[in-house]
Amino acid sequence: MMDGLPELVCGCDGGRDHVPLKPVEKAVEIAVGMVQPLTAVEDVAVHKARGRVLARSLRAGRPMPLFDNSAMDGFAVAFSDFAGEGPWHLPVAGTIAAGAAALVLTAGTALRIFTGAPVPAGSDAVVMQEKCDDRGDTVLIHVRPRRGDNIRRAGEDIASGDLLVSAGTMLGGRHVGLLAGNGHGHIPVVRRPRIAVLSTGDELGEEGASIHDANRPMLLALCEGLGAEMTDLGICPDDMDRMTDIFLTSAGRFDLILTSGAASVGGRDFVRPALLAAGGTVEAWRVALKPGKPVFFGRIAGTLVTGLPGNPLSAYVGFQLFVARQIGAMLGLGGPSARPETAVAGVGWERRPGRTEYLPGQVVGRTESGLPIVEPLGHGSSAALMPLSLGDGVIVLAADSMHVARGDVIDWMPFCRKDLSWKIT
Ligand SMILES: Nc1nc2c(c(=O)[nH]1)N[C@H]1C(S)=C(S)[C@@H](COP(=O)(O)OP(=O)(O)OC[C@H]3O[C@@H](n4cnc5c(N)ncnc54)[C@H](O)[C@@H]3O)O[C@H]1N2
Ligand code: MOO
Repeated sequence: MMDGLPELVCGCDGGRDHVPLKPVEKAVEIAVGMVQPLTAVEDVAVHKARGRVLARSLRAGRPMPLFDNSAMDGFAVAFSDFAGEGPWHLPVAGTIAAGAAALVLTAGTALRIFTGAPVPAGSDAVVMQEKCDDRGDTVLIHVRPRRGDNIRRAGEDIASGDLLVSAGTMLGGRHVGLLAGNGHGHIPVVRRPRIAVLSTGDELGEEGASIHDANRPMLLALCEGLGAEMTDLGICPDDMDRMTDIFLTSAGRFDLILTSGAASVGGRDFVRPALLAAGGTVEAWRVALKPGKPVFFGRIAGTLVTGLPGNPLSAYVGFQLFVARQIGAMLGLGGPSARPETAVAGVGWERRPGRTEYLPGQVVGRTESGLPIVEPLGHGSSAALMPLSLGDGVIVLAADSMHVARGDVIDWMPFCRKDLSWKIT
């Protein structure tokens, strides 16, 4: 409770005697606006670059293909040898394999050629093997080729100097292939965000404690999934001095410190007070979000501090809405946030308006037009991760909505489930 503050009325369930809850969009704006994009660059081997953000635009050092080459296994021929009526019978003067030096085609002959091999000077078409009778020393060709058949011309995909990948691209395997294929062995990427994670609470522990620590492993895993370099600061007991010391010794060492728990209004909710005592600032606290209301955004000596609530589902939603976007902003990834997809409610229910709600849900069927029909899972506890774990995604409800009717079109953020194809690019 913040003594001395006048009663503020904000139309949400922030309660009496309290700072009003910020709308989710405003809170995202504040959280992301506090981020300074990382400027340090490091070189990595191209095969290690998936998930990293390219720091400088990279151009083609050479054309692709580098030389005229065959698109098929077959015979390199000269169009001028196909006068009159076919079939045409030509002696085979040799073989060119991929990686071999380019040969010269003598008029009136053919050269056996394999896919990717350099097209010999004097040849202007490759006839694919299936259209020939290969007789060893000679070849019988039934159909007159057209000039240029089955020849991949030098530079037809990429000219020397063409832009390959722009700065600021989060690299996928497809970019890695393109860059490696063009001879980029090492590439400049934005350094990884350095993030420290800690949990708070006397009740937490690994073995023998009354509550297993769910949030710290979950947040470490989520941040690592976005390419951050993680430091595990362990569990801080409910002790304001210990928490203040942690802020004092960690300030400036990380881009972001992520705490969970002790963010709300109880007597033991000491994380914000400790941050202030250590010389930090709190830019915003409490959001019209369910779950995740007590989240706060602060800073100390150039290190951002995002305080997530202790309830595990609240911590998860806070990570997705705020922390993932802060990490994106550190990496220089601009652009709009992920838009929810559309689904249809399979059941109806009443709700209390005031906070934007993120509710684990499952797909129970499809409408005739193919939209997923979804139903909420669990009983709305922000302490329970089971519905999230079982769910197919998260239902998103606007702060002012009072009920959902069966058949209503609703916002839906689907998770990636079993089918991984096309999900990792
Ligand atoms: N009087 C009020 N009480 C509460 C309010 C409020 O506005 N007024 N807000 C509620 C909301 S909403 C939330 S969310 C919780 C969050 O509070 P805290 O961030 O202070 O979290 P704690 O009290 O430390 O913990 C809450 C709950 O979560 C468990 N927990 C904490 N850390 C972990 C962890 N790492 N792994 C697993 N579980 C964890 C903890 O044991 C508690 O059960 O406050 C409401 N109260
Ligand atoms: O907002 Mo709390 O995060 O409802 O549980």
